[in-house]
Amino acid sequence: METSTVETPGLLAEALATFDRLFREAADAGEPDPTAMTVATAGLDGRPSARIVLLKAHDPRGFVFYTHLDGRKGRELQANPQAALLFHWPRVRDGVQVRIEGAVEIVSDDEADAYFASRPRGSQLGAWASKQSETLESREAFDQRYARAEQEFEGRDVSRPPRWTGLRVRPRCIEFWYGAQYRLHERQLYECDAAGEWSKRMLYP
Ligand SMILES: Cc1cc2nc3c(=O)[nH]c(=O)nc-3n(C[C@H](O)[C@H](O)[C@H](O)COP(=O)(O)O)c2cc1C
Ligand SMILES: Cc1ncc(COP(=O)(O)O)c(CN)c1O
Repeated sequence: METSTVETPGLLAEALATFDRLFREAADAGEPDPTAMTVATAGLDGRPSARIVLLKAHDPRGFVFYTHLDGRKGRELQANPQAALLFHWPRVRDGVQVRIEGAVEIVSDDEADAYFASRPRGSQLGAWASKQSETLESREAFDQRYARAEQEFEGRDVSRPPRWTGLRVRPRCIEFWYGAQYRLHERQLYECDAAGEWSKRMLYP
C-alpha cells in the first residue's frame, strides 16, 4: 500500500487531542489570538469568500463560531452548509497550520443563548444594532441603531437577536501542517469516509 491508512474509531479523538495540544501551545507561545480562524464559505454560485471569526467552543461534535445568519457568510452557509476553517499559529514549533472542513449546522437555541449571555453588554447591543454585511449609509446611522437598542433594553437583560447564533462545523477532515526547514514540511491528514470511518495518512508538503 502506498499510504499508511489505518481505520480506527479513535482517530477523530486523536486528531482532537492533537488540536487541543497545539491550541494550548499557541496560547503558551503568545499567539495574539489562537482562537482567530479563517472561515471559508461558498454560496450556490460557487464563488468562495473568506473572513476571520473567533472559535468559541470545540468538542467531538465540531468547532463553533457565532455570527449573524443574514450576513454574507450566514447566507452562504444556509444555501450551502459546508465550510473550511483555517488556523495559522506561526509561533508554535516551526509554524503550524490546521485545516478543518465539514458540514455546518446551527447550534441549539440554549447553547446560543448561553454564549450570548456571556458577552459584554456593549457587544450584545451591537449585535442588535448591526445589520451584518448590509450597506451602511453613515456611521451615524449605526450609532443611532445602537442608541435605540440601548433604550429598548434599558434596565433589563439584552436578549439574543434570533438571527444571531452559533454555527458548528462538524469535521469531515482535519489536517495538521508542521513547518520544517527547506519546505520539508510534515502534513498529517485525518479524514472521514462516507461510512463514517476515520483514517489517517501523510501528504507530501
Ligand atoms: C480577529 C477578528 C475576529 C472576528 N470574529 C468574528 C466573529 O466571531 N463573528 C463574526 O461574525 N465576525 C467576526 N469578525 C468579522 C468578520 O471577519 C467579518 O467582517 C464579518 O463577520 C462579516 O463577514 P461576512 O460579510 O462574510 O458575513 C472578526 C474579525 C476579525 C478581524
Ligand atoms: C461582529 C462580531 N461578532 C462576533 C464576534 C465574536 O466574538 P465575541 O463574542 O467575543 O465578541 C466578533 C469578534 N471580533 C465580531 O467582530
